[in-house]
Amino acid sequence: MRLVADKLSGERGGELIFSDLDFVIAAGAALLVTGPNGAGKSTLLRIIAGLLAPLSGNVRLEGGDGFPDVQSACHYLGHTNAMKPALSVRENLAFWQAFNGEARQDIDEALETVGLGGTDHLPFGYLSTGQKRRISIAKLLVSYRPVWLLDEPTAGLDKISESRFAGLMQGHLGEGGIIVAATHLPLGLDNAQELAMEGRG
Ligand SMILES: Nc1ncnc2c1ncn2[C@@H]1O[C@H](COP(=O)(O)OP(=O)(O)OP(=O)(O)O)[C@@H](O)[C@H]1O
Repeated sequence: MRLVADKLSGERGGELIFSDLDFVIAAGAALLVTGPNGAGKSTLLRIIAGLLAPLSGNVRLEGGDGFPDVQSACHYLGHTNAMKPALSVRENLAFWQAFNGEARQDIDEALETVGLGGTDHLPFGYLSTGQKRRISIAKLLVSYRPVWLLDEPTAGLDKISESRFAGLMQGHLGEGGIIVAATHLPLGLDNAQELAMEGRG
């Protein structure tokens, strides 16, 4: 399996944000997307996820057996957590597990993995910023998807959670998964490639 971008260009509001990006990410590899605010890191992730159309070029998954396209193969962890604040942690994760399919860890196991066992009954909106992020990380664990698209995944995480998440990412790569992460912070991934987006100054 590999994720391939060919001459990918992106725009927002009619303005060109980046052009002619090429990359190839092999199974088991990570690409760190870096660059200043507004450089287009989130825009790139949203295009890969199929949430925005590219202006030109394309991104495709080759050899993603069982996953016909990038969109169905990826977990997208955006800036916002995509959880309903009034629903419990369990209800939110159950929704995402049913929506994404390919059930993997059960909800209690995923909560233990992110160090939040026993919070399942709490409304998501009661949790702290870092706890909310950790529940969103649990979403990556309750369904299997080979490509993880992560937008500032460690924002708000404490040190222990940061290194626990680094371990989860290494585990995903070790199983042949792919990670594309937009980040201003080191993520603790060895041997990640970097795509430095320049921005417009
Ligand atoms: N919906 C939109 N309409 C118009 N312009 C937008 C829209 N969303 C983002 N932009 C612009 O697109 C550019 C790229 O934004 P993007 O969020 O991709 O940057 P980023 O590299 O992720 O930044 P940050 O490091 O601040 O998260 C910015 O100039 C932003 O103002």
